[in-house]
Amino acid sequence: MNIYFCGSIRGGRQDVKIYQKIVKKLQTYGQVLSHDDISEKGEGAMPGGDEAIYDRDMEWLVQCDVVVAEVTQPSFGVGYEIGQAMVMKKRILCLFRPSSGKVLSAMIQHAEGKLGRTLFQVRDYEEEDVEGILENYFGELTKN
Ligand SMILES: O=c1[nH]c(=O)n([C@H]2C[C@H](O)[C@@H](COP(=O)(O)O)O2)cc1CO
Repeated sequence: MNIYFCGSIRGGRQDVKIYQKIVKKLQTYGQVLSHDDISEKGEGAMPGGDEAIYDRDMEWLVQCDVVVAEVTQPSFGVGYEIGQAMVMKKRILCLFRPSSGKVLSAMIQHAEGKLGRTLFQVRDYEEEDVEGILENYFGELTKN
């Protein structure tokens, strides 16, 4: 299974430790298509710059079976990737931490009701529960 992971980069890297925890767990379910651990500026040193990043990520989205997005820290890039993945009819799991004090965008929160839970789910979580949430999600997925 190919899993595309989305997490904020230029939107702010304060949750990077949680992203690493999620990616580590996702690697037990398949190949995780994601950028390497990078700074808030993004992959500045990547040959081809931002265009190459865009092309690679869109290709990874096409190739993936599931998209997992950590959406607590708002990010234009993550929102864009989720929108593109919706158009591609990918299965999408969004993970949000209410304890951050943030309020999730209505455009993400309510996509579930529009697309149905098979294709789109938003799960509220606390950091210590994230592995269990992924176990449930991928357990259900492999049953279908
Ligand atoms: O350097 C990068 N590499 C990269 O893969 N991305 C993609 C993957 C992330 O899920 C998303 C983050 O977007 P943003 O940088 O707007 O927070 O965009 C984004 C950047 C920088 O915008």
